[in-house]
Amino acid sequence: MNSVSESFKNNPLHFKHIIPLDFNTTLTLPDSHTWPLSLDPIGSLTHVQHEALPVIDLTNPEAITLIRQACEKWGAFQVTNHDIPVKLLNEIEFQTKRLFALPLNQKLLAVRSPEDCTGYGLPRMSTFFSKFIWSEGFTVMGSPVDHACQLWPHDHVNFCNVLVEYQKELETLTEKILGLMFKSLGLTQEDVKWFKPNNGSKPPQAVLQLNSYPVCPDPSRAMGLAPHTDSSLLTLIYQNNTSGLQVYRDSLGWVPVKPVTAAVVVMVGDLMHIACNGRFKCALHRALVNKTHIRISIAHFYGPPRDVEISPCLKLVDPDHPILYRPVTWKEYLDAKAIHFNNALELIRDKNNSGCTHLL
Ligand SMILES: C=C1C[C@]23C[C@H]1CC[C@H]2[C@@]12CCC[C@@](C)(C(=O)O1)[C@H]2[C@@H]3C(=O)O
Ligand SMILES: O=C(O)CCC(=O)C(=O)O
Ligand SMILES: [Fe+2]
Repeated sequence: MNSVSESFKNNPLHFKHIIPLDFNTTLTLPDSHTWPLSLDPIGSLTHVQHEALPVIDLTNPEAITLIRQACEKWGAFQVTNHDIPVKLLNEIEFQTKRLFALPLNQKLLAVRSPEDCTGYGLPRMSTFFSKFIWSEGFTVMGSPVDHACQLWPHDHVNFCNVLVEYQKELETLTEKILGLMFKSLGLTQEDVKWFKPNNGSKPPQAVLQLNSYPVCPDPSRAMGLAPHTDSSLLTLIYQNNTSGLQVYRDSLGWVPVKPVTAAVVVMVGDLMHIACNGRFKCALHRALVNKTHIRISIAHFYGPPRDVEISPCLKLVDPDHPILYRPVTWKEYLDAKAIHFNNALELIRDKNNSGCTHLL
């Protein structure tokens, strides 16, 4: 069993946090889905923003430097010229829309079971909030074929082929970008021995999450996906041409991630933040919804192989940068996230460096 399945098995969810509302027949925002505005003001600064998430052309000779700057400042960026065929991006968008356009009772044929991580349902974070989010998801690990057969007993082949091809391409792109990130910090293969693209005996673990944000009768009081960081090393997101994704910056507030045709959004995950001893931020992000357009996104979460401990790279530890985190496996981290959600990272803090050493 891999780390993600094992963690989900140990932390089962209640059905009410798995089965979404029938969005198609809900014409007014129910109280159960109404978020208090005062708790979470919607991007009050967004109209005066002068800074946007960097868009980096991977063929630019300066790409490595730009990636480092983006990771230090934002913990996220967009990439273009990434070599994923545009045809494949269009196909995955088409298949995602096709899936979520099915009637709810048909989507429920592939519903996630409480201890399982794959299939149809609400994102896992739903359990942490008293209000429900306005989105639905379909999670895939390894082969999509079992759940696809439940949805389309006689017509699942195209869906599966597109997803499998997408998983393969995204894994390659993630490894390329991770390689550039390590290089940008002056790290060699020797410094990050656990990261062995292609020739590793233990395979990396990846999860594909198709997200749909249906049109919403009252978008200013609904939440598509609540603020969170991802537990992965790196997440790559492809979004359709509909805004909604936002990244948080301390000095700026919520900054929209403008859809750029055929670009892929890169989010530094918690494990990468740990591996580089905090040099790269892990981006806090959320998704909002709108009244007129369905928004879809496809998120590819890439994590280390099973049982591999991620710890801050010693080359990035010095008197000015004391060690911030203790070693952790993806399984351990997902377990912590399943219980403590956005506080999980704080729990991995190295106890000898609680930030109070100057008082001792
Ligand atoms: C590999 C992953 C990453 C998961 C758990 C598991 C499968 C689904 C992912 C998400 C997707 C939606 C946001 C998030 C916060 C959630 O609730 O479910 C993610 C979570 C994480 O990054 O922790
Ligand atoms: O919909 C999006 O753009 C964001 C998706 C996301 O953050 C996630 O699935 O973790
Ligand atoms: Fe995310």
